[in-house]
Amino acid sequence: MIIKGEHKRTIWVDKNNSQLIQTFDQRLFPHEVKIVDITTSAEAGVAIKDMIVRGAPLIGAMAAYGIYLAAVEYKGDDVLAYLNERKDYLNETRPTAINLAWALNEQFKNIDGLTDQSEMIAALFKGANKIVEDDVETCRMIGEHGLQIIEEIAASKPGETINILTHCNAGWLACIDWGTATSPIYQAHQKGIKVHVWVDETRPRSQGANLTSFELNEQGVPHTLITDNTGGHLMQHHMVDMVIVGTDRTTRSGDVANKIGTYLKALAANDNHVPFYVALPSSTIDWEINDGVKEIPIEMRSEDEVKYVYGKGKNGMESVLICPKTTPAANYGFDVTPARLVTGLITERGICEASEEGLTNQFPEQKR
Ligand SMILES: CSC[C@@H](O)[C@@H](O)C(=O)COP(=O)(O)O
Repeated sequence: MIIKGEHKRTIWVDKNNSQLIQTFDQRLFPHEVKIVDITTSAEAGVAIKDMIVRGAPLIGAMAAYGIYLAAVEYKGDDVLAYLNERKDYLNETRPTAINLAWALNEQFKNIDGLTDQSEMIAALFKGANKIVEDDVETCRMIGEHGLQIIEEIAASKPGETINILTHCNAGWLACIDWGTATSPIYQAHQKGIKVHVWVDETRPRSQGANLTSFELNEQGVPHTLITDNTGGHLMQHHMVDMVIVGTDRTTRSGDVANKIGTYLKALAANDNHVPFYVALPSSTIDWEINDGVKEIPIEMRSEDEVKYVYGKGKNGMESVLICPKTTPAANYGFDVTPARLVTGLITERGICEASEEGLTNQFPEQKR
């Protein structure tokens, strides 16, 4: 996708140094485009934990490079023990997005049976690059399938603009390129279909305001930023044709964990008969669990993210306190939308019902 006229991805290997991984500091968008160097597994972990990178697929890619860098940095004689320790460390950086554990497991499959450290390094490097390349193609395919839904809506109201609401950032900044929820939107826009996006600001970290608005702006897609509580009102007034969001973990039964506030959007969509779609790569499906509300771990983050608003002031990036300093705050990072509220799941293989039957028909290799 585009930043300042140039095609970019969110993570890449330096052309002259295969041990230098680079990414953007997403905490600074849209005010500053700053590149961050990642050269150790610890730096990869900090990048995920501190949300320099965020979004389920990108977190997975960073973890994949993190375990590769762990193999590079190790100087002792039990590299596998060290990799297992770094795997646990990386796995604990953020609990909800399953792509993190998925990417690390993929990487361990790549070194299965290897004992030589240099062979492991080569296999992990290749494996991380593959995760990145596959994600680009997966997101492109999600866009192709999701485009059909937008085209159907466009056919039902010829010449009119299609209004799409999204929550958080499930755009290319959350992935490697294209995004999940935004990929159908970008493909529709490129095809000349008139789309307009309602962008939920997404308190407390403002991923909608900071990142989705930034992306759509760079891409030239018409959009309007709204507060998180506006969606229900817009839906009641027929100002939303569809909702598309991403997900951090989707259960075998089709329950969907996504950024806090997604569930309320799904309830409002259901009440107003607005289709509610979730776009995801298959790496986001947790085939081991069924009941999302009971079984998906929900990240709790710092109270300060709720109590302070972070943005660009006269003196650069600053935080402003918006409540009494002693007021306690609770900061749940994600919520779970039950499958019954999801109109359909858009994956790289097509559109399916949010149910075990729907998912296992699309991914027959996962049938029990
Ligand atoms: C394609 S990304 C899907 C999700 O990761 C996205 O919607 C989201 O909730 C991101 O949360 P974040 O806390 O910014 O990592």
